[in-house]
Amino acid sequence: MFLARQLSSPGRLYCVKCAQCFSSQSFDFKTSVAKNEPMFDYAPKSKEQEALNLAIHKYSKQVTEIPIVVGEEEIKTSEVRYQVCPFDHQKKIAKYYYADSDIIEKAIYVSQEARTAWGKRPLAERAEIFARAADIISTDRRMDLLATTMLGQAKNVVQAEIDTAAELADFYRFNNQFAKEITEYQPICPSETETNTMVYRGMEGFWAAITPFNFTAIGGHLPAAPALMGNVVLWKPSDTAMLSNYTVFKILQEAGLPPGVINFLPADGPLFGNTVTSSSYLSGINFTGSVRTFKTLWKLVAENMDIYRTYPRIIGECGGKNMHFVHSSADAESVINGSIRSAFEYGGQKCSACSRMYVPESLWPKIKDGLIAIQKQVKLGSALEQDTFLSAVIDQKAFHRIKSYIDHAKSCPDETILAGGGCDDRYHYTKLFYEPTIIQTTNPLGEIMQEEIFGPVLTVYVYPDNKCHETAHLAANTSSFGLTAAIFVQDQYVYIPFRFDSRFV
Ligand SMILES: NC(=O)c1ccc[n+]([C@@H]2O[C@H](COP(=O)([O-])OP(=O)(O)OC[C@H]3O[C@@H](n4cnc5c(N)ncnc54)[C@H](O)[C@@H]3O)[C@@H](O)[C@H]2O)c1
Ligand SMILES: N[C@@H](CCC=O)C(=O)O
Repeated sequence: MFLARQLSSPGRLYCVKCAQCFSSQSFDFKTSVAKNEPMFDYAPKSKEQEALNLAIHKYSKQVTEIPIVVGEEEIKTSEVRYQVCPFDHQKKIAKYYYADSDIIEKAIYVSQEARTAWGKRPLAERAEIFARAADIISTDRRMDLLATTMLGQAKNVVQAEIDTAAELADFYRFNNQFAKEITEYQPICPSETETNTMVYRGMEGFWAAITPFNFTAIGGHLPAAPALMGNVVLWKPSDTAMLSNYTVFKILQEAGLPPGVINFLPADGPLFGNTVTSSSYLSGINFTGSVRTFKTLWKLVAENMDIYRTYPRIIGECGGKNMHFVHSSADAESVINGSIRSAFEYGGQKCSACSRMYVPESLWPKIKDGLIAIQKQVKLGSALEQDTFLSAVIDQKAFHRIKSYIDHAKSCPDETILAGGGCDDRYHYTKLFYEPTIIQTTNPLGEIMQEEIFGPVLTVYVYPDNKCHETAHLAANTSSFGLTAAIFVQDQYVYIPFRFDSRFV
C-alpha cells in the first residue's frame, strides 16, 4: 500500500491508491462531522505549485476526448464540439460530442433502470461514495481539477483553488452532514406497541441537473445533491466548463458511483431543455445559470404540466446585481479592498460580483482614489501566470455583452469611465480580455445599474450624505435581481431602511 501525506490536511495519512481503503478508515456517516477543506498557498516552488505545473503541462499538451456517458456506455456522435482556452482560443483543450434527443431519451430510460437499486441503498452507503469523492478531490485529483478549471474557464490559481478544491469537497462533505441531520428526526410513538418511522426516498422519475460555466463546484454539486438523496440524474454540463466537469464526473465514477445514477450529457441547451421537460418521468430540475434560461425551463414545465407522473420540483439559482452600499461611517480602506475584490476577481463572472456601488459624497474622493490606484495595479493576463488577477472573459458572447455596456457608457452623458474601459480582441478573437472598468453615473436608474453584466464592470453612484435613507430606498428598488448585497458601516446601530416597493415584491 502506498502511503502519502495528505497535502490538504498536514499530518494525516491516507492511501492514495485505494480510495475505498481511505474511506472505510475515516468515514462513518453517523459520527463524521464536516469541516471546511483547508486551502494551499501555491507559493512559487512549493510542492503544490510543482504538482500543479505538471497537471497544467499535461492538459495543455493534449486535447482530451470526452464521451457522452449513459449508464455504462460511452457514446460519440457526429456532432463534434471543442472547448478552447479562453485566454488562447487557438488552444483546444477538449473534444466532446453533443447528445441528440434519442440519446437523452435513452439516458432517461437507463436512469429508470438504475433507480430502484440506487434508491434502496441505505443513505449511509450513498453518502460514503460522496465522502470518498471529496477525499479524492482534496488529494490525488486536486491538481487535475485546478488545471482543467484554469485552462478551460480562465480562473487564476487562487480562484481555481477556492472553487474546485475547497468548494467542491465542501459541497460533498456538508451535503452528507445535512442529509444526516434532516433524516435523524423520527416521529414520536404514542404507545409501545406502535412504531412510526419516516423514510426519505428518491423521487419516481429523474432529475435534470443543468449547470453553469463559472463554478466547477456547482457543476459537481447539482447532480450530486439529488443523487445523494436516492434520485437518478441526467447532468447537462456547460460547453465552456466541459473538461473540468468531466473530471468531476470521472472522480464520481472512481469513488464508486454506480452506472446510470448520474449520466453525463453534453448537449445543446435548448434541445436538452425541451427533451427533458417533454418526458413524463421528469421529477425535478436542479439549475444554476441565468434568469433567462431558468424562466424558459419553468415555462416549459408549466406548459407540459399535464404529462408528468408527478409534480416536478424546480430549483434555480440565478443571476445577481450585487450592490455595495457605503454609509458615511464606513472604513474607506475596507470599502476599497472589498469592492475591488468583489467586482474584479474572476473578471466579475460570479453571481455575487459587486457591480453597483452607492457612495456618500464625503467619502467619495478617498474611495475613488483608492479604487483607481488599485485598478492600475491589477494584472490582466493569462490565468496560468502567478500574479494575474483576472484573465480573459469566458467567450465571445460574454465579450460582446460587456462591450455593449461599455460602449454605451462612452457615449452616454450620465456615465463617465474613471478607469479601464479598454478591451483586447485584436487577434481575431483569439483572446478576449476586458480591462477592469470603473464607471461613475449620475443616473441611478440607468440600465447599467439594473442589469446583470457578468463582467469586470463596476458602476458607482455618489449620493449626498444627508440622503442616505432615500438612496437606500432607491438602491433596494433599482433592479429586479436581488441576490446579494453588502453594507459598509462602522456604527452597527445606524438604521438604514432598505424597503422594497410593491413593484418588486
Ligand atoms: N445564484 C447562483 O448561485 C449562481 C451561481 C453561478 C452562476 N449563476 C448565474 O449563472 C449565469 C452564468 O452562467 P451561464 O452563462 O452558464 O448561464 P446560462 O443560463 O447561459 O447557462 C446555464 C446552463 O443552462 C444551459 N442552457 C441554456 N439554455 C438552455 C435551455 N433552453 N434549456 C436547458 N438548458 C439550457 C446552458 O447550456 C448551461 O449548461 C449568470 O447569470 C450567473 O449569475 C448564479
Ligand atoms: N460561491 C460563489 C457563488 C456562485 C456564483 O457564481 C461565490 O463565490 O460567490
